[in-house]
Amino acid sequence: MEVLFGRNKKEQPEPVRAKVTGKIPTWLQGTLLRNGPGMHTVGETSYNHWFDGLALLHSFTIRDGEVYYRSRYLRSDTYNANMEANRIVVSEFGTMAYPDPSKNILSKAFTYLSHTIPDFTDNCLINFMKCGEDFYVTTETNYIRKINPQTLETLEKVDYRKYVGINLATAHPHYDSAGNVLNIGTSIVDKGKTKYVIFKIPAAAPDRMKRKSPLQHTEVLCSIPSRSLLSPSYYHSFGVTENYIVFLEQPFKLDILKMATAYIRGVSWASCLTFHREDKTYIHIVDQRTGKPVSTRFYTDPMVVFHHINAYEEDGCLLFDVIAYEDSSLYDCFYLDNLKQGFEGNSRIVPVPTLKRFAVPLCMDKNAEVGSNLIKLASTTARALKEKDDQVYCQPELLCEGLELPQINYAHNRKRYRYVFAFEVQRSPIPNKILKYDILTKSFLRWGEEHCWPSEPVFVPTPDAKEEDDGILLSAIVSSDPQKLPFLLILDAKTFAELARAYVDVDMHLDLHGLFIPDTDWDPRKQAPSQEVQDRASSQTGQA
Ligand SMILES: CC1=C(/C=C/C(C)=C/C=C/C(C)=C/C=O)C(C)(C)CCC1
Ligand SMILES: [Fe+2]
Repeated sequence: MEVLFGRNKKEQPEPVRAKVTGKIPTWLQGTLLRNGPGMHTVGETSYNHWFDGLALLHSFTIRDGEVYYRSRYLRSDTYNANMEANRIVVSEFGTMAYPDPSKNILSKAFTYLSHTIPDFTDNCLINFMKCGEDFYVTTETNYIRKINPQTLETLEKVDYRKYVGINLATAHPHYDSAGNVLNIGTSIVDKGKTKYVIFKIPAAAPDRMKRKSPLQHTEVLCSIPSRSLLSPSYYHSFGVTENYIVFLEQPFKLDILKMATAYIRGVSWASCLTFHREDKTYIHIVDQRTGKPVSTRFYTDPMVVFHHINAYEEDGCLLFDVIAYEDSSLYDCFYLDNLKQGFEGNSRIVPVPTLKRFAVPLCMDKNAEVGSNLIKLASTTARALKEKDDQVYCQPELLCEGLELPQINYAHNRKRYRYVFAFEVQRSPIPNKILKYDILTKSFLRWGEEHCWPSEPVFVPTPDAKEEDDGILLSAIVSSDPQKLPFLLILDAKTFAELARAYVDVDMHLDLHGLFIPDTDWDPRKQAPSQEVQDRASSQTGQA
């Protein structure tokens, strides 16, 4: 547990050349960026939850069969304030922190008043976002941080609120074929009009010559009022099809009143999240062409979804695949005390993730009888049952169980697709495996090795890809055996044959999400690493 989750990781800002075994395909040239928590203790203070840890970015640059690794802590305002104070002074998901612990209750109450609309953290530890030519790291607050994807250095802090009225946003934006970013956020402070806001950031600012950021051209596509003004739903991702957006208003909710008093009560933001098992999950479908939500009220049973996998349209229906849980207990598993217990053999029951396919009709047959199934597709057993008052109850098809951190060939996002690449979730706390799930044949391919803890597998297509799985998978593997170095694993995505490993003698952390940037996407002036850097890296490997 200490090695994997607890101990602070050492950053490696200078590139290190990896020891490659096997053969890296020559077409594979680019950089895999990954993000996740790397530090859970500052001075004498420790975070409570794994999602609280300070963001540690790492990258694998693959060039001409060689791999160069680096890692750097995000120099967020949060990181800098913590380092300066030598203790945790900024609140995170599972840890409430106080800038001045010597304050008495009255002055705490006073500070609380100025925290009613709290200034959230900019510790962007979850994912990356490409926005025009720029790269950002993301979390779920109103802040993103621009980074240099080559050196992993921290650049400007960006407050979404300057461009769109939101206090929270997902760390999982989508991209359309033109590279425009689509995302969704929650507005909780607009005079009690709590709403979800779907917004678009253009790939390039129209007035690019003036060197303006595309963020300045952010447009609101649609706003959906929250069903409850004081408790909007929590969500971690959403789905997009060619013409629509899928947003689940799930019964896992943020209690705004609890949030407003959390600081004075000394409890974390996480404690303001509640799963309401008596509630339903509402399915919102927004037409991107008109910016209007589809008027039919679709709903399903209570569930908690963190990751949408894909969504697409087929014969007048919209299908979407998600990884669903029966409740919100997944987030409890990630308290560091619980992770520790898991490793001492007292494993709490790990909730089962289930891949569910939902189908909703895009045109309602007004004459359909109450009780009839509106889905006539041969490809799915998912049903949408018409009820009175224009409501439709959606019953999903259960595809499989036991996978998380799903990835697809993103060229098939919004389209009919067949393969899910993911991380296998087992009930016992032994290292998990990487999976390929074939939705058509319902079969699996697996990769796993003793003591090896894989990260989310990222798919990179071959340049001349014809089939959906023509490509490779990249996964950073951390070892719980101190004798074994961490490595980048390169698998053939079609067969799961191992093509290569790139071992690095560094203190690698377990992470969350990543992004592969092919060299063809770089501005040639920013190509990395330079010959000089490569020389420096090789002399370092020589010393190691
Ligand atoms: C700081 C903060 C939040 C942070 C949430 C985080 C950091 C969630 C991470 C989720 C992950 C990593 C899920 C993986 O499946 C909230 C609750 C939005 C509310 C306000 C303040
Ligand atoms: Fe995620």
